[in-house]
Amino acid sequence: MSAPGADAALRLEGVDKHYGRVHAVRALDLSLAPGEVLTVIGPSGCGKSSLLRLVAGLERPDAGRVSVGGVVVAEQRRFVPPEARHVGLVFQDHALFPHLDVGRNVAFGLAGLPRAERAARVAEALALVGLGHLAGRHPHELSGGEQQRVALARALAPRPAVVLLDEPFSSLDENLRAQVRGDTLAALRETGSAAVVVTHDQAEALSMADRLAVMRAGVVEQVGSPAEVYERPVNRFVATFMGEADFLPAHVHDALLTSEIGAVSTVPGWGGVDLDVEVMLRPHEVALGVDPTSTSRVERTEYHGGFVLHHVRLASGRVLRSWQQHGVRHPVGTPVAVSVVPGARPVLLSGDVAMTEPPPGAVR
Ligand SMILES: Nc1ncnc2c1ncn2[C@@H]1O[C@H](COP(=O)(O)OP(=O)(O)OP(=O)(O)O)[C@@H](O)[C@H]1O
Repeated sequence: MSAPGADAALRLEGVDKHYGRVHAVRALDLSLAPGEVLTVIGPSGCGKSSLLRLVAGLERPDAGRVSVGGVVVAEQRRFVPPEARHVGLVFQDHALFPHLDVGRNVAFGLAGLPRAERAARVAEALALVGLGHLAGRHPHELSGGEQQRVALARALAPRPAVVLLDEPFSSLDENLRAQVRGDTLAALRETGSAAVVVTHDQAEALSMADRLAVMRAGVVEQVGSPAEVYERPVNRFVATFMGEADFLPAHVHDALLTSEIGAVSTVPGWGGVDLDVEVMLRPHEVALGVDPTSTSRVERTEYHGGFVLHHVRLASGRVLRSWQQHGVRHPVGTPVAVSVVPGARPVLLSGDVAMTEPPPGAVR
C-alpha cells in the first residue's frame, strides 16, 4: 500500500501513543526526505525514544499512520513487524551479540540473501565504517567506538530506507564521540540513508542535522534547519532549550527596538508600530565594553577554553550573558557598557510566542 507523498523515506501522520495515562506522543506529523538526517532533541520523557520505537515497530500507535519508503507499516488495521520494515536500529549500548564475531553480527539482518551476496554486503558495510580488518573479532575485543561502528555497519548492511539512532554516541568519551559522529555521518551520506538521531547533546543536534526537531511533552514544538531553530525559535521553550537565551522587556517604536541597554536593533517592516515586547538575546549577540560610568557589572565569568562566558547584572537586576573571545577576561565587578552587536536581528516575543510580524492593533 502506498502513502500519499510516497517519495518520503519516513512519514508519520497524526501518530498518537499512550502508555496507560501517559500520553507519550501526541498527533505527531513528521516526514523525512531520502538521505535526510533529522536530529531530535527535547527534555527527558518528552517522547523521543517512543517516536523511534513507533517507527521501528517496537510499539503500536494508538492512532495515525507510519510509512517507510512510501509503504504503510502501521495504521489502524495494519502492522508490519520490525524485521520487515526496512528500518535500521542503532542504540546507545550498541547491543551487539557477544557470542558472534563482528562479521556475523553485521550479517545478522541479511539472512534472506544468498551466501556470496551476504559476504559482499558484510564486507561493504564494514569497509564503510573502516573496520574491514576486524571482521573476525568478538565484541569484547573491540573499543567502545569500534563497537558503535559495528552497530552502525549492522544497521546499514540491509540498505534500510531509514536508520534510527537512539543516543548513539552518549557512551563514548568526548574526543571519541566527535570522531565516531563524523564517521557515522560520512557513512550515512555515502549510503544515502535517511536517519533519525535522538540526542541530548545540543551541539550534536545542531551540527549533525539537515533538520532538527525540538520535542516537548509528546509534541514537536519546532522542526527546521539547525539555523532556523537556533536563530528563529518559535517560542520561549525552544529558545531556551536549544542554546542559551536571555530575555529583556523591550519596546518597539517606529521600527526601533529599545530596552534598558538602549537601542537594540531596527525591526524592518515595523514602521508605525508602538508596542511593548520582550527581546531574546543570545550570548553571541551581546557586546561588552569597559565603562566606569556604567551601572552594569560583570557578576561571573565561565572559562570555556576558546571563549569566556561573561554574566552581566544590569541595573534592573536582570542578567545578560555575553561570549567574549579567549583573551578577554573582565574581572568580576567590572562596570561594563552592554550593547547588541551590529547587524543582529534578535527574536521578539509576545508572552511565550515569538512574533514574526506586528499584531494588527499595534500599527498606528
Ligand atoms: N513502556 C512504558 N510504559 C509506561 N510508560 C512509558 C513506557 N515507555 C515510556 N513511557 C513514558 O512515556 C514518556 C515518554 O518516554 P520516552 O522514553 O519516549 O521519552 P524520552 O524523550 O526518550 O526520554 P529520555 O530522554 O529520558 O530517554 C515518559 O513519560 C515515559 O515515562
